[in-house]
Amino acid sequence: MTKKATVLDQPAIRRALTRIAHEIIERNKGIENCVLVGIKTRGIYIAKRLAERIHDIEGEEIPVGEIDITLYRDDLSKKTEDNEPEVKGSDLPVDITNKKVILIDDVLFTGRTVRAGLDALMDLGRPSQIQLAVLVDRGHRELPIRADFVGKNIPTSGSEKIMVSLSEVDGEEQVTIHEKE
Ligand SMILES: O=P(O)(O)OC[C@H]1O[C@H](OP(=O)(O)OP(=O)(O)O)[C@H](O)[C@@H]1O
Ligand SMILES: O=c1cc[nH]c(=O)[nH]1
Repeated sequence: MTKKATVLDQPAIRRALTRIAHEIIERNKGIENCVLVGIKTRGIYIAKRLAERIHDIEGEEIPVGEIDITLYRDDLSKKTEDNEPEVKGSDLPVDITNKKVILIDDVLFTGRTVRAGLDALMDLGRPSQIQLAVLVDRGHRELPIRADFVGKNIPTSGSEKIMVSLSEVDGEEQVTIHEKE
């Protein structure tokens, strides 16, 4: 995998997440009845950061949960019905029934991970609403799914890959675009 460019650096990621935190508060007229749910590794850390920002802005705690979705497919160019993303587990701090759930992931690509996340949330309760926040939307949707809050839209070709590095997981902070080989 050859690195082509850095599309977000540490200050840009910080600003994007601060903006999304403000947008979540504005859209929901505060954070009453809102719950953040991060998807597996990096979505969880983004959700935690957003909760911190929201606390700084509103002075109130917002519950943060997580769901773990595994992509069985190991080759994004060879997707079949048999290797759809599957939910491995979840850890939600509150009952999401009648709550506004903001689902959070690092990258939105085909939309299949989010679809699995929506299924998981529906199995766990009956949210009054589900919204979606992503750090990067790289296009190429295969399902009618769109994000309500986007850090940055990065148009990509099918042969490229977006890699999100966060300090909590990767020891560095950047979003890079790579050419798959
Ligand atoms: O819209 P989709 O086509 O479902 O792609 C988006 C998903 O792909 C990435 O996960 P990845 O499979 O790279 O796993 P990782 O984040 O754990 O590395 C990313 O974190 C999203 O969850
Ligand atoms: O480019 C991509 C596609 C899916 N998931 C990622 O993290 N990057």
